[in-house]
Amino acid sequence: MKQSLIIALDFPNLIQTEQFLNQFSSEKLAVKVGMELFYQNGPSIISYVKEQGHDVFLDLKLHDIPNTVKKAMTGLAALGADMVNVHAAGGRNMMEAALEGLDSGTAAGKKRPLCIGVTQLTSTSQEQMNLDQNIAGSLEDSVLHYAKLTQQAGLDGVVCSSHEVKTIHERISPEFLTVTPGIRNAGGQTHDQERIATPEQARNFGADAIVVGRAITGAKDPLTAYLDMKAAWEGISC
Ligand SMILES: O=c1ccn([C@@H]2O[C@H](COP(=O)(O)O)[C@@H](O)[C@H]2O)c(=O)[nH]1
Repeated sequence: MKQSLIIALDFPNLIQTEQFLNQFSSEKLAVKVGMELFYQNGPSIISYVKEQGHDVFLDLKLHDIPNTVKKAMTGLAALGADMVNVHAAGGRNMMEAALEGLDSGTAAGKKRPLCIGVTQLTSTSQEQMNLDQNIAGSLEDSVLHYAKLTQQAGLDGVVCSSHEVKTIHERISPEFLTVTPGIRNAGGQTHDQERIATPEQARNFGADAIVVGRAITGAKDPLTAYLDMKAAWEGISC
């Protein structure tokens, strides 16, 4: 899923998902299925999206005791998603267990899904982290801490905001995947996001993939919104 613009399919059901995807005709997409769609539709949404030829990031952000996460990942591995994730705050043992679960659930001869750790949600501000989570220090330090923990556990990368990408690539590895939500067009509505960036900024910071939801799904013309954002992300001037 490197260099992808991943569309967040934040819809309540299959009908709305189909209506949305039908507008993209033969375009091969990278999409994200999150809690809203997965919990209301069930696991069959993953095979549906894969049958349409799209790459899928299953964004369920697992966070539980290691044994529970391991068993859950064994089940998720069988669904055929290309990438899954956990909260890095669950700790190193939990993340190692996630990988064990994925390995045991991946069918022989198939590649295990990429597994990445959520550092600090892009909806979290410096102040919220200090007060609500009672974590002192800078948000960037916390993101870097979680990114290092994620790498030590053997995961493939992290979810972070575009603003932390450069530090993560410099301090951990340029190969360590950085997947960045919180993407908005310049002057676009921020909604509940705190650490936002435009697709151009994300590219300049070196993000490996961007996740875009409402700026595309809520647009009057989602296909045009997608193509414009993709061109900006890829550095193509229209
Ligand atoms: O830190 C995170 C982790 C995940 N997300 C998810 O990405 C999309 C963003 O949607 P927008 O409409 O573009 O804000 C959404 O599905 C989140 O669950 C995130 O935003 N931040």
